[in-house]
Amino acid sequence: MPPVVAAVSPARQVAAAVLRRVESDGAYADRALAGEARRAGLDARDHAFAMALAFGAVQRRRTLDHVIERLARRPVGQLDPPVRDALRLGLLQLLFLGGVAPHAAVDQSVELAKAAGGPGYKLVNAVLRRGAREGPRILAQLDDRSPHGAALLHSVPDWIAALWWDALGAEEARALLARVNEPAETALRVNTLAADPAAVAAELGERGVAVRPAALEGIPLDEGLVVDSAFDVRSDPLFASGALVAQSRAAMAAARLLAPAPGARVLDLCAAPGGKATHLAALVGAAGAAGEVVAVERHEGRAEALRETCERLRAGGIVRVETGDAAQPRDPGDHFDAVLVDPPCSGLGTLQGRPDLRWRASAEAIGELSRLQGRILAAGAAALRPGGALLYATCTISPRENEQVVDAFLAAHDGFERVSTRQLTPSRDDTDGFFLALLRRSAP
Ligand SMILES: C[S@@+](CC[C@H](N)C(=O)[O-])C[C@H]1O[C@@H](n2cnc3c(N)ncnc32)[C@H](O)[C@@H]1O
Repeated sequence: MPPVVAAVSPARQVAAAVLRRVESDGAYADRALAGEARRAGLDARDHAFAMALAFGAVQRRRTLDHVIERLARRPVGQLDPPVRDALRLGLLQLLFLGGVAPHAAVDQSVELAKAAGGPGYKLVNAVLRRGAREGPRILAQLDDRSPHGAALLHSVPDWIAALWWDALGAEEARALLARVNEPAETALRVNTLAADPAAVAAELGERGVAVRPAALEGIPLDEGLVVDSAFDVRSDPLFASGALVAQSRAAMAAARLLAPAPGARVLDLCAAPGGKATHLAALVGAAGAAGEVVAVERHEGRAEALRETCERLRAGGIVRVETGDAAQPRDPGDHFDAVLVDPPCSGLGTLQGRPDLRWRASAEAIGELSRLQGRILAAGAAALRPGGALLYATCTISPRENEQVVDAFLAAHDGFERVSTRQLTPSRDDTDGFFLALLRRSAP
């Protein structure tokens, strides 16, 4: 972690520490932010600013580095990491974050570079002063009419822009690319096993947190809330008491589309960290009904964390966690009323909230993921009783992992029909980019 500098605001110090951990140690940005913000004791407002800085600098890295290289006239790879990070943070504030005075963006970045020692702060000072004047013109020269230009302007690898161009067409792909650098909506699910949505909304409102009921066209989200003010859910007492879960509206839509009845038996394949398993538990256990969710997770550590989450959310008596491979066939005599298949995926629908993911994901991984997804879908379908519903969900916008997996499954399996298919996107729906395909087993 960089040294603490009295002259630099706490939010900027946290952002610099997060950036260092992500860029130099390979940390996940969301986890690094949670740790650094807790250590610094940031309030909700500073937390939101630190997040905008750290996530923005990671997300917009490609565009920021393009501007840095034009102004510094040298490759970013030749800069010392603290100088590089101070430049990225400074230019982000100057060019992309509204509400930051240019002199503050420059001075605070210079102080961060000074604290790292050496003469690098002089370069930071010179580049940022020029950046304030010339940066907007450099950005205006970028042209997003081709996938490559859009990838540079919106700071994603070329392959992601090309994938979305093919999948969605140029206009929608551009809108989506512009959107993935905006902060994600904050949405909450009230855990109805422990609390009443109206009472939680009223309590938050009394504390000055601006919340409104969540909605998604055609899908009821009665337990959902959208937060319109700075709010750090993980440090809220309602989170600790199990009344609240941080969950996007898209993720809430999965359990709501599957819509198991109170008392139903549900199989959840690929279940950790358990957002959907605990939502399903709230639906099958509504009003004290004796429902059950069998939640299968391959990784022991994640399965253990899922068990703890279920306890915190008072779903321990409803969810039975199994550690195992969801792609393996299950006991042929054990049939479920509903099945959720939420397999590992490229995650490209969650780039807003997982800033480093675009730099970790790879086009090469998609073929292997789609094969695994197909196998897990087939295993889930085999466990469904006739008349039962199956929801195939991913948090990606990637036809080979979505439509093509479902099409191939239906082509190879008689006795299943497609009820609905929906691709949510951040640009169209203001929530994560989930793919949700609802199938029904029409015959044994
Ligand atoms: C998309 S996440 C699931 C999210 C979860 N359903 C939720 O709502 O919180 C995929 C999960 O599948 C697990 N996983 C990966 N391969 C698996 C397999 N073959 N069998 C079971 N779980 C697997 C991963 O460890 C990860 O926890």
